[in-house]
Amino acid sequence: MSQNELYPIFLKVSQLNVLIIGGGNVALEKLTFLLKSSPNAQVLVVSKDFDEKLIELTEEFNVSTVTAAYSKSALKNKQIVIAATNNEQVNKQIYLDAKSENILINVADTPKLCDFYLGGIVTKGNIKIAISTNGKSPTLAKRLRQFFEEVIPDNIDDLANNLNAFRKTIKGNFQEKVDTLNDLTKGIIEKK
Ligand SMILES: C[C@@]1(CC(=O)O)C2=NC(=C\c3[nH]c(c(CCC(=O)O)c3CC(=O)O)Cc3[nH]c(c(CC(=O)O)c3CCC(=O)O)/C=C3\N/C(=C\2)[C@@H](CCC(=O)O)[C@]3(C)CC(=O)O)/[C@H]1CCC(=O)O
Ligand SMILES: NC(=O)c1ccc[n+]([C@@H]2O[C@H](COP(=O)([O-])OP(=O)(O)OC[C@H]3O[C@@H](n4cnc5c(N)ncnc54)[C@H](O)[C@@H]3O)[C@@H](O)[C@H]2O)c1
Repeated sequence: MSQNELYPIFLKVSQLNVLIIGGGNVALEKLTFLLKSSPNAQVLVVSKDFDEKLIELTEEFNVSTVTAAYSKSALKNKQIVIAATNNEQVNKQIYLDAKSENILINVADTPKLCDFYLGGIVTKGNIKIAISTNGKSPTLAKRLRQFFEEVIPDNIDDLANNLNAFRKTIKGNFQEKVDTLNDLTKGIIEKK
């Protein structure tokens, strides 16, 4: 069985500069899911023109837009770039420019031109689960996301908050705290 070797990290996109190039369907999908997970993400969208729904989204969130064709200067001060134009040559150029500047790049829907993939994301309060199929099937990533959204109870966040509060009340050194917390929560994974 081949293994997914991607390493997931949870980025504070409210304190990073994200650039999306393109203002069509694909840009809309990527921006929708980025903002669903991270409503305070700092995003700039540069495109020759914009889908009406994308404009609505930018007005609702902290997203700026610039109407322009892509040029390398758009990469200035950006840490993460998503290329979503309908021009393969332009997407390839964005990829090469981003690599030359050491900026993380995702050419939407084009695995071979991605440093990272966007995933299916489930958020329940403080709890977040990110799902990747290693690029094998975005449809499956979506279905798994919907499945976990359904089966994970909304009040899982209460458990996280209660454990956080309880941790502060436990006396002892680090190892004693770890032991107490593990003891308390072992029922979660014990088979009945
Ligand atoms: C998870 C999600 C996140 C997001 O977009 O934020 C996401 N794609 C989503 C939906 C989706 N995208 C597409 C369909 C149509 C059905 C289909 O073709 O399967 C559907 C399903 C639908 O819309 O129903 C088209 C598509 N996408 C990619 C390819 C190329 C290829 O597969 O080779 C093609 C074919 C293009 C073509 O035909 O040319 C590639 C990628 N899409 C990824 C992410 C990365 C892999 C994630 C992973 O590891 O699983 C990766 C590799 C790169 C990237 O873009 O980051 C989001 C679901 C969000 C949610 O619902 O929660
Ligand atoms: N729509 C889909 O569901 C889908 C699925 C799989 C793959 N794709 C592919 O993904 C790409 C994007 O698709 P889409 O549906 O978003 O296209 P689209 O036509 O809706 O949007 C393309 C956007 O790119 C912008 N653009 C074009 N050239 C530009 C440039 N030089 N600088 C800045 N912006 C530029 C356009 O102004 C437009 O806003 C296409 O290559 C398409 O074949 C689309």
